[in-house]
Amino acid sequence: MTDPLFQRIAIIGIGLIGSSLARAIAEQKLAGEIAIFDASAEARAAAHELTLGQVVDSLAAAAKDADLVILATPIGAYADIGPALAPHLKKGAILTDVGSVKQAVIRDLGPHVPEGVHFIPGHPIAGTEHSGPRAGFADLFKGRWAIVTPVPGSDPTATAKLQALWSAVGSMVEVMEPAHHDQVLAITSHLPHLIAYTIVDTATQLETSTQSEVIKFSASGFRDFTRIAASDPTMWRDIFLNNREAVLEILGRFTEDLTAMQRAIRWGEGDKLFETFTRTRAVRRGIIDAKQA
Ligand SMILES: NC(=O)c1ccc[n+]([C@@H]2O[C@H](COP(=O)([O-])OP(=O)(O)OC[C@H]3O[C@@H](n4cnc5c(N)ncnc54)[C@H](O)[C@@H]3O)[C@@H](O)[C@H]2O)c1
Ligand SMILES: O=C(O)C(=O)C[C@]1(C(=O)O)C=C[C@@H](O)C=C1
Repeated sequence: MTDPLFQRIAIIGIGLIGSSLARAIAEQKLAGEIAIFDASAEARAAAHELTLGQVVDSLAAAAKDADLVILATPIGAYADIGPALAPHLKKGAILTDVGSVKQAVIRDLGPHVPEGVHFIPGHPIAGTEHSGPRAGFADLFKGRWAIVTPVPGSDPTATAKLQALWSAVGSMVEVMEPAHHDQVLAITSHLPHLIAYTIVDTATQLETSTQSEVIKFSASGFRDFTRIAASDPTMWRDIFLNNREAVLEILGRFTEDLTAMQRAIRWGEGDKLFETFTRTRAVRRGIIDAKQA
């Protein structure tokens, strides 16, 4: 039997992403042991019941002897976790995370990372609107991208080992600059969530009679938005607070384009509407073709 990729992996935060990773790591036999810590006693109890790994009751106990530590909490928690975790990291260990924003993570965690620990942030582009340890599943990362954002001085061997972990759980891996990651995700993930949260909120603020009809007659267009707008409020508050510049930049562009559409409708510019919708239809077909290729 070959040795697992890591002897001991510690997962901090055993929600949707942490528990999916625990399941995938166990399924692919990538760790000798998996240690789990979560700040919530309820999540710890669920992780224990689901036999996701060895559940411990402190950050220190999880990090002890771990050769890979994965942060999978909302990114707003990192500022507290960094200094509390740092003294317990083993020399030579890799510290990574799955947070949806990368520059802020590097800002918050970087200064606490001790000499001799390899800090290599990451982000799986895979998820659902559900949260918590019971929502996770081992196949979540299959066929999805995982982005790895090494920092200056990151050890290439450690980076390759982290890439190997993501590949082993079924992901396609891309190495990216943290600033570029934040710009790309602002348009592909953060802005769509902001639009979904806003449209659902607008609908729920309509008069009571219209509101019930929104629910009753909601066709798939609105329903798709409600799925996205059901995503975890803590996680998404933290994303918008921590990717402020990139989101505001793309929101400015989007607002201009929306105003142009408003104008086209007002002035009956059918050609403009038709041309725009034709271009966007091609984008959707391109995404589907890329998936099937
Ligand atoms: N949900 C998604 O679609 C998705 C996709 C990719 C990346 N992410 C990122 O993954 C991270 C986790 O998201 P999730 O969807 O798994 O969230 P989740 O709410 O399902 O789980 C987060 C867990 O972290 C725990 N936690 C919070 N503060 C903690 C602390 N200080 N110490 C230890 N545990 C703590 C919570 O109790 C919870 O169990 C976030 O940073 C998010 O940006 C989420
Ligand atoms: O599929 C979903 O429900 C998601 O929202 C997943 C999604 C995304 O926007 O694509 C959400 C946040 C992430 O950081 C990565 C993936």
